[in-house]
Amino acid sequence: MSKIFEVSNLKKSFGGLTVTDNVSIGLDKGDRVALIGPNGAGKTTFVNLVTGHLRPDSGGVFLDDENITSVNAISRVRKGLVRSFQITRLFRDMTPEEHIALALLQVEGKARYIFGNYRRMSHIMDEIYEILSTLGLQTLARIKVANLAYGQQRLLEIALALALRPKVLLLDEPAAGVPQSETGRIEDALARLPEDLSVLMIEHDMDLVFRFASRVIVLAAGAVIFDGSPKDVVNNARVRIAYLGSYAQ
Ligand SMILES: Nc1ncnc2c1ncn2[C@@H]1O[C@H](COP(=O)(O)OP(=O)(O)OP(=O)(O)O)[C@@H](O)[C@H]1O
Repeated sequence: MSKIFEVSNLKKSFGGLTVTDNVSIGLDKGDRVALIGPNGAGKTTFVNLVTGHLRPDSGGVFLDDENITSVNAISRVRKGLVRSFQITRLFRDMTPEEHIALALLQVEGKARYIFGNYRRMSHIMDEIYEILSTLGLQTLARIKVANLAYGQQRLLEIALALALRPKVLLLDEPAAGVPQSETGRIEDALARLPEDLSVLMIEHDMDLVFRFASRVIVLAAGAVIFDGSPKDVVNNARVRIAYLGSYAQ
């Protein structure tokens, strides 16, 4: 079976510095993969190449067998390659229900119905509450974002990404900045993501990585130095040297 998502021999240099060094990875439907690496390993650059915010020097990005290397960032989202939103894009005076409604209506080309009318559209209401329940936000549906805890706002970012009906979801550090007391909620929510959705998560919190991912890819100095099971990653000598340090002991 072909991969739902694949990057092949991706290369990117800034001046003389190679930041993405011949990276090839693939995801099957339903895969739960974590991308890790030390600071400066090239994770952000890799994500920008994948989302279409940066052009590679060479190599390709493929979604569901289509070569999308030259496709712009917005069209990649429409095709199903979606990155979780950033909190800075949330509207503080709007509720989670309104955020998801707006995203769903936009996907359907019906954004003009946002001003209250969407509540009469049963398929939209059903999908809003299905998505909010997945993220454990259903009881907060009508509370303004300004009154949500930080971790709840981060969950809303993921909910918004789901509203764009992704095939492949890129999660950029979903637990970053979230207090320890709230990370359990993030973990529970990630465990409830749709089974057939493929997820690539970039994350520094190794506990979350090991609980979430069935596969771990390690990037160091722009190159993939490991692609395998979480069990094997801690025993891999190159990874220990490049990244894990004391965690592996
Ligand atoms: N636009 C740019 N021009 C020049 N160098 C860049 C540019 N973007 C990134 N770099 C360099 O590329 C390297 C990788 O950066 P990148 O931000 O992709 O790493 P990262 O793994 O995301 O790091 P971190 O986890 O610290 O955010 C760094 O040395 C960085 O200074």
